[in-house]
Amino acid sequence: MSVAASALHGQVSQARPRSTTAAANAAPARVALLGTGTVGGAVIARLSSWRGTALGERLSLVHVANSRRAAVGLDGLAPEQAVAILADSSQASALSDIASALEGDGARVVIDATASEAVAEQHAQWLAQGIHVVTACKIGQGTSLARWRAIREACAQGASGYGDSATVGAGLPLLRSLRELQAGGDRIHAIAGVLSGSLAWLFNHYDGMRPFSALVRQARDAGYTEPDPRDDLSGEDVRRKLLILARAAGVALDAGDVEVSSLVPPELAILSRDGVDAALPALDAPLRERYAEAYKNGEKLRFIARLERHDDGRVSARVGLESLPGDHPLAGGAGTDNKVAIWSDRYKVQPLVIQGPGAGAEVTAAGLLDDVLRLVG
Ligand SMILES: NC(=O)C1=CN([C@@H]2O[C@H](COP(=O)(O)OP(=O)(O)OC[C@H]3O[C@@H](n4cnc5c(N)ncnc54)[C@H](O)[C@@H]3O)[C@@H](O)[C@H]2O)C=CC1
Ligand SMILES: N[C@@H](CC=O)C(=O)O
Repeated sequence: MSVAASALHGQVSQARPRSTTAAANAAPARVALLGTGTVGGAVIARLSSWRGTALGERLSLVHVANSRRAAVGLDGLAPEQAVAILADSSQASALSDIASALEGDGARVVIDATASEAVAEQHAQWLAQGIHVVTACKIGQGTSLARWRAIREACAQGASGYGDSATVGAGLPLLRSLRELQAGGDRIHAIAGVLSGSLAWLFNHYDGMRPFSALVRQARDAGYTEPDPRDDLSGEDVRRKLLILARAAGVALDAGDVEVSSLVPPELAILSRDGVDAALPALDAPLRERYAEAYKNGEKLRFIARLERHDDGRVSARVGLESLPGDHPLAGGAGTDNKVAIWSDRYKVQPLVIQGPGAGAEVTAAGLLDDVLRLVG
């Protein structure tokens, strides 16, 4: 395991105050929004609700794109018209166009509301150019350690900030709490909890009677799952979140250091995305069995992530389905609640516990825009 107890503490978002010229101070921040699906759509709705308010004055939406098209308005697109303008646009979506669309007075921000590897690959380049990146996508910080390091180095190089609150807990104050504890001198000892909003919702609703696959479809239609729900069911989304938390806690784990127990049977894992919906019933029998066993013992199924720093310096990290006593602190919660316990120097015996909705378009969009406002000052 490549665990370095190196100086990984501290917030990634180390933005320099926006430009020092009077003109730039008066100018609204220029924002490019990538992704207009569940989360991106809610960002647009929130920006629309701010029109004519002091918050709305601080941001100018100059670029909106999905995977196919882009719309640019150098003087700012009216958020409430952005979706229609994008639908009519003949401009192809190209990541190489974004830096020039952001040129002008004011801070520059890219909001990543995609699940795209290609977009995540660009984060470091934008940051190195002084463009802040605010992301709901975990691929930037939650996959390889090399990419995570590149993002941190690019923040330092460009004096730019990386807003990552929405990547874990959909904006719950999880990363912020970890960073503040360390800024106050604490070392993080362990983290355990429910980090998936969709899996929380599934196991809060599953009663062993309705097919699990029907609930998965419902969670997907409600906007809680990843675009491909196998990313949730396989534990991959939770692995990414645990890696982001671990790295923020000063533990330089690589993806392979996390032991992951997937819920996805091999016959579902091998399918192309188009075939997934029809094959979801492959989940039903194994989960009915797990549920029946837990029920017999008076226990509840919960998908748990655990990170532990042992006294001898070893670190263990794992994610998977656990059967917990009904009154276990991590078995509580409702809806999409994430529930995360953090042990540190000051919370040695009783952990700090943070709980709240961990998926959903509105909370995630709010978390993204909170980060944007924090970064642009
Ligand atoms: N749904 C939720 O509750 C939460 C989602 N997230 C994250 O938010 C991200 C987006 O999730 P959803 O909105 O649910 O997905 P979605 O599938 O509804 O939307 C994704 C959007 O990204 C666009 N896109 C893909 N490649 C692009 C590219 N190269 N350039 C521009 N746009 C591109 C798609 O066209 C689409 O508009 C994911 O990374 C997810 O992990 C994070 C927290 C909560
Ligand atoms: N699919 C994710 C969405 C938020 O990150 C989840 O279920 O938690």
